[in-house]
Amino acid sequence: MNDPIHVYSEIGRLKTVMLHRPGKELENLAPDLLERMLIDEIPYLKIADEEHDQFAHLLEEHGVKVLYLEKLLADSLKDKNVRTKFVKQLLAESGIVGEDELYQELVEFLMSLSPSEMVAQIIAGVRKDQIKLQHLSLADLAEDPIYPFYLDPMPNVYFTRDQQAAIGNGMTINRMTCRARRRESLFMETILLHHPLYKDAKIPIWRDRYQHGRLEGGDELVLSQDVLAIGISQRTSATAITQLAQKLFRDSKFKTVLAIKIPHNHAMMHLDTVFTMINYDQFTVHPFILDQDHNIDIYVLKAGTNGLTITHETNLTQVLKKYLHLSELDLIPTGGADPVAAPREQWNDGSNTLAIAPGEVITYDRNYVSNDLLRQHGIKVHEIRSSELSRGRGGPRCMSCSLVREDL
Ligand SMILES: NC(=O)NCCC[C@H](N)C(=O)O
Repeated sequence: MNDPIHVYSEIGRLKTVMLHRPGKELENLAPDLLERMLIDEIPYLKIADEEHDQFAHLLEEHGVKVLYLEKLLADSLKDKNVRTKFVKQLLAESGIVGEDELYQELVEFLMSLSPSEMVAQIIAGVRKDQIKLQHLSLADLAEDPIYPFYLDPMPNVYFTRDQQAAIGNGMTINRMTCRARRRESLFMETILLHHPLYKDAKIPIWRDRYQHGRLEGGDELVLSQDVLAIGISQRTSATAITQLAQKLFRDSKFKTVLAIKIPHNHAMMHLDTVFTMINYDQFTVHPFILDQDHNIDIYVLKAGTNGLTITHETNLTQVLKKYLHLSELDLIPTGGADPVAAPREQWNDGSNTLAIAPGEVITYDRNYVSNDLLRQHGIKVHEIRSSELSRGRGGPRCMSCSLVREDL
């Protein structure tokens, strides 16, 4: 198990995780930007960082090696040629193309910084008043003169679950759905190509960020060494799931993909906002994703002789029992299925647990109804403070990218 990427379950003891400690990008938010930036409120950075540090320390206390995305990226950008190429691609993906004065000044400004300052600056965004131009462009003069940024902030980077995902010994580097997040996956692509820990490790890329079809890590759940669950959601398309399944069935030992269709809305943007695995036979589930008869659309993908076979199923309990070979199953409803507590706690990521070992999870303290229920079901629950982090609409699983887990 010396692979730098090794994830064959959602619940095997977590050994290595990648986080991002929120930075100035959270202070570069203004009310007018929030909807486009996919953030519902402006977190108070000082407290968000205290909460995030508590999360990281808790992980470390439980033997998890915590790597920071920003450090891995800065260490990947030590070579000046790599840095130049990265900056140019980032500018192109930010819509700044051509060789005009703005482009030149931004390249010069970013290249004048150390790699770690540059990474922090790019995530924070570059404000117009940081760049002095001799001549304002037509866009600056006429289009949106009061818009404050040349490079938009990236306030969602702390949800490191989504830009990429580890599956087995490989990764998906995701083509993300919304413009506000699309540049984020360039970071992991750069890390895998240039970081000393990863560049020679021949890590399979199951799907890269240039393929057609949208995929985000919050929808990618590794249920066992040969079964994945993937949300068909606001953020992940059926096309991407099909391509990923084909690739995995061809080149890995994964044999089954359970494509679970969830509602398309901001509160439930990914499968892990409504469903997480917490033990061999225990899961959290937001009761509102099931219909009156407790059904949900599940498409079971398997390799067939002439391509994929697709079977439609609707009973979540039966499907999980069948494909995970379980005799019993415990679906624990978020907020105890109470008509008010369930949606309130799901909104604050009460369904979004991070398993650090079978039956042992990290959750937000504010979801006390769900946390009490988890304990009643025998789960060991570690709570972290959550006043500010939760304002970004993601919980402990969303805020962590599992890179290595012990096998079950
Ligand atoms: N896996 C997750 O559910 N991640 C949460 C992402 C929240 C972020 N504000 C977003 O809308 O993308």
